[in-house]
Amino acid sequence: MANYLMSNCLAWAKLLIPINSVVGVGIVVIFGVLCFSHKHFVHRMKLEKPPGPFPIWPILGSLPLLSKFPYFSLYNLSKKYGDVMELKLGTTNIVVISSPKLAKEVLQTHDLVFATRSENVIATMFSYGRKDVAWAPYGHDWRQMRKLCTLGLFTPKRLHASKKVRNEEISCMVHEIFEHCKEGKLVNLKTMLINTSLNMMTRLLFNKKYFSTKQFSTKECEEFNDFLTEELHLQGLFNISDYVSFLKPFDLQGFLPRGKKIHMKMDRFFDKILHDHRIDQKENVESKDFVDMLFSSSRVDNYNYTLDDNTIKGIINDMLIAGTDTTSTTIEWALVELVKNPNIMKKTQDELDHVVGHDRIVDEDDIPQLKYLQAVVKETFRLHATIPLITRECMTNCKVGGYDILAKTPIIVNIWAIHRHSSAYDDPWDFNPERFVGSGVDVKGVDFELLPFGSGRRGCLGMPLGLMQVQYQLARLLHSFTWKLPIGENPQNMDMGEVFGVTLPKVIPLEVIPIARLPLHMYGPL
Ligand code: HEM
Repeated sequence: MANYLMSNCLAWAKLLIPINSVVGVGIVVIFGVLCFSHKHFVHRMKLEKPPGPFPIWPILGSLPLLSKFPYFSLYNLSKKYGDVMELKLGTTNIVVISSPKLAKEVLQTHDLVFATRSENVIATMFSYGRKDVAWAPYGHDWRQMRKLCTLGLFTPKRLHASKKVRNEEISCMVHEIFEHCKEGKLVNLKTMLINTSLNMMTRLLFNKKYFSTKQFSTKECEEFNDFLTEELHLQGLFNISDYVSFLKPFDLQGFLPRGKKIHMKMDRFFDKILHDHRIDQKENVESKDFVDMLFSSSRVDNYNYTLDDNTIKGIINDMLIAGTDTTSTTIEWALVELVKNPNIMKKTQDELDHVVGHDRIVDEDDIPQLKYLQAVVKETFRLHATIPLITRECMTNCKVGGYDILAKTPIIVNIWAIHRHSSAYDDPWDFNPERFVGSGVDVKGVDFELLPFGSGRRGCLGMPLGLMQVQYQLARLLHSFTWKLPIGENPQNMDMGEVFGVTLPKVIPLEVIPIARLPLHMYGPL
């Protein structure tokens, strides 16, 4: 039909051009557009699109169906429409995946097709126009950056070299907690865990420590903490401009001025780090930090790819954002569950006592023997998915679950829903580490019922470090202390509310009383 119309169109053009070329060309263009739209319409009609709610609201589509906990709203919608569904959010059609089987199709079978991410106004600003790793479009530059980051931070050799830093920072935290413990004081674990993660990362990235576990040591630290917190908050907010494209220039929620203010501060902070590294170029390879390594790569052009300052700043920002809140949030949730389930805490500590004993502190090399601790960490990742929604974009037309997904469609893999899917878990709302004891299911992206780090070529870049940090910090905290709520507080009544952002932290930070378990000389000071 479309071909027939097109040939007619050409015939008409031949007739019209001699009469009046301007009018003729106009008619041909209109006819051409009609033919194209017709062809496009017929093509779309033939497609088998995933089911989903009818978008009843003008402009907003199905946006009003999402609550302030979008992972939960999408989970409920998937019960009605299925494990692959399409929603019109604003003017954008998005596809949502909610089962292990379909996650495997997207992240493994079609790994390459879904290896890019959609643009997002705030992330684009903080990533210097998607010049970083996490938001870069799939392609050569993104591959080179991933390679550089892996070589600089995450190879087994690099991880081994940075073990001392992790050890020192955790020992500082344990010592600080012990000070509270001697006075019988409550500990706000969230602040301590975040500051410990930040110190570890800043030492690895640019060899500088900013925080004590108690307070900010300088005005610079305070500012650093403020802009990181605000960036995390802004990146997690729901921005209507990302879904209704024609509203973008109006920035209805006023996020842009807020973002710009923070981004300027952050940029000044990063400029200073780059400046300090430029004037202090280290000769000795051993003493080089990650920023030194990025500088060397920017000069040598080792990878047929050159790094400019904005790319280096974007990468540092990624590592700070992706590598700190993720680990501290997960450890906090693990402790919340263990305080609620003292028998599970005791079983984890019994294993630690058996493998490590009380005459030495835990070492990272002990982790492979601590099978029950690993099960506790897996169950925490399952029930409290650190990043509940993974966002990608389809690069070419493809089929998922038998349905057609068009190129450029944003896709959300609802990890939170997958971790509760009936095909994989009985009693999914219970915290039960036993389900992973001897199960062989791992978090590394090959078992699609447990995907805390995502999967495939776009999966979490920092997984080796993130996983080690969560397991090791938890092991140290449980080996060193037993954790209890203040007298009179019932663990079963603990508030379990979450805040949706980039990660899913507890609304009310955990405050607990530590009780020492080891001989006193094992608590430092360093
Ligand atoms: C508990 C710890 C962590 C969790 C649960 C976590 C989880 C995730 C998830 C779910 C993704 C998206 C994956 C996908 O699209 O399939 C991701 C991406 C990423 N993560 Fe992590 N992460 C953690 C720690 C870290 C650490 C320590 C770093 C670095 C220091 C890091 C750096 C990144 C980066 C750079 C990306 C983007 C990768 C890309 O787009 O190519 N993460 N992470």
